[in-house]
Amino acid sequence: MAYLKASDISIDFPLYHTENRSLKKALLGQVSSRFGVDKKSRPVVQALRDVSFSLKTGDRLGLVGSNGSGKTTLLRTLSGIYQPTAGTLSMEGKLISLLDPQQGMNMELTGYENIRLRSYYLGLSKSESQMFEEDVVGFTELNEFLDIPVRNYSSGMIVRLAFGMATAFSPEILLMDEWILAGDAAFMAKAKKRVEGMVQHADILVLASHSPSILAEWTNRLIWLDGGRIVADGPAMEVFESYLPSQDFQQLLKTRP
Ligand SMILES: Nc1ncnc2c1ncn2[C@@H]1O[C@H](COP(=O)(O)OP(=O)(O)OP(=O)(O)O)[C@@H](O)[C@H]1O
Repeated sequence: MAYLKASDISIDFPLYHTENRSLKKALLGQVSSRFGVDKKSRPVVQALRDVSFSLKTGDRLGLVGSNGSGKTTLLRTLSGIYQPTAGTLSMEGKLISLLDPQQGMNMELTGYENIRLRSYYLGLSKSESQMFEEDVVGFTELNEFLDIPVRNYSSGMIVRLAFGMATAFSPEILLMDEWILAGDAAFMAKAKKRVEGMVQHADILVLASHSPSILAEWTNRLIWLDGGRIVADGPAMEVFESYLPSQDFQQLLKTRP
């Protein structure tokens, strides 16, 4: 059974080049400032503050909030890229993160070479590698483009390949940032089917996005972040009702499948 538990997570980013006393004073003197100081009195941005939640098998969590509210920082913390400044994170289950389309991809190699390289890193047997390649090739529909270096791909084509490789094996915990939305409509329909397949296998999804319609479709729970803190956590439509301007919420209700 997969689970993920964040307890009072805080993340501070050190601010370099703020030795200038008046700048430091200006940053720290603002009301409701995100700026603070660490234990050694060095200026920091307080990217996340006391974030706590737990997820269990079947939970599809969306992260909403304005620019700079902490969504990407939270995803990166859950994926292990950032170490919390305070608090603890515990989880059980194989985790895959789709946070950066070029993550783990060699831009100088062709699509096929990248697929084979990934098989190698995953430690797959010969028959598993073959199945992996067939699955990714079929999913991406990149056809002859798989024979040319990835640096010649469009951003949507890179998304197809990255998403195809990362989701060929069902992870138990899947973390996604909204770059996945760079795909075209036909790709989105396929990607959604693939994610739904994974979630149906009782996995955990965490998705950060600015798109209410995508979140309403893909998630069943929302966390609303503001200034690095959780301001609401609950069923997706309930949180949307408080988060969205009422006109946008009414529109979302109308367009829901
Ligand atoms: N590497 C970093 N160094 C310093 N500060 C950072 C770093 N990454 C993020 N921050 C700060 O942390 C805060 C949260 O940023 P984050 O990127 O997590 O927000 P977000 O909700 O994903 O925003 P957006 O919707 O614009 O993508 C911001 O104030 C940002 O300036």
